[in-house]
Amino acid sequence: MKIECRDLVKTYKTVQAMDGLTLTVPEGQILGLLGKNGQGKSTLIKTLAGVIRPDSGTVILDGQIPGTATKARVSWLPELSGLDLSWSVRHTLNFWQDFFLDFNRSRADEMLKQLNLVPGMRLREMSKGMREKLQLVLVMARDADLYLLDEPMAGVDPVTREEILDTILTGYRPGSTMILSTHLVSDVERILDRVAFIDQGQVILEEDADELRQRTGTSISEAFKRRMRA
Ligand SMILES: Nc1ncnc2c1ncn2[C@@H]1O[C@H](COP(=O)(O)OP(=O)(O)OP(=O)(O)O)[C@@H](O)[C@H]1O
Repeated sequence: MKIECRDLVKTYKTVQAMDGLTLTVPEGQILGLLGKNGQGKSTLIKTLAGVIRPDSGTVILDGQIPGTATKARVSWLPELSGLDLSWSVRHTLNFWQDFFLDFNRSRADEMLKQLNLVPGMRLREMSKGMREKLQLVLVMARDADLYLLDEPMAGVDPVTREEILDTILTGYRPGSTMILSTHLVSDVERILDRVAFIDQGQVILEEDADELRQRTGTSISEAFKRRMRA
């Protein structure tokens, strides 16, 4: 799915979460949406998911504005708080399978194994890292055209982060588009095709990941730090 955002503005009372944000993401790319805390990453992701509307500006997803038709092709999960903690992993997957026609159960089961998640375990017995993993399975196991992962590794240890990244890579459907928002730049940079730096509600840099590394002669993480300090 191709993403075209132009001049997006979103204001919450006095806070301007998006302030003329413009971004184009070609189909079939993994884009890292990189920014410090509070710079508008989640606001952009919710806009693409079609759950909030910008005050002004346009979003076009494969020629359509976000709505019922695009929602069916976009896989997104904000947080697990909407799920019943008394449910087991298996029951949660069953629910997701009933709800989303494109849910690929065999891929979900493979991802569970890869992440060492036990189907009989209840959500309330799970650690934060385990819940992050389950969330990832729910998002990635759909046969969607756009995957939106908002801070998929927040609050998990470095080993679990690596497991999550490997699962993203093996679960990624070639041809689909993915946006992965994070401030943990060094952890994710190996899987990114493109990067967008977001700061104060604007995209201040958008580039192919390898080109950025070549142009700056450094890692994306280092280029990000330099740019944010400047
Ligand atoms: N529902 C809301 N009501 C009021 N202000 C909000 C709301 N949602 C976000 N904001 C504000 O908008 C700004 C951007 O928030 P957003 O969640 O998009 O940032 P973010 O880059 O995703 O941050 P983080 O990495 O901390 O999740 C912040 O200043 C935040 O406080």
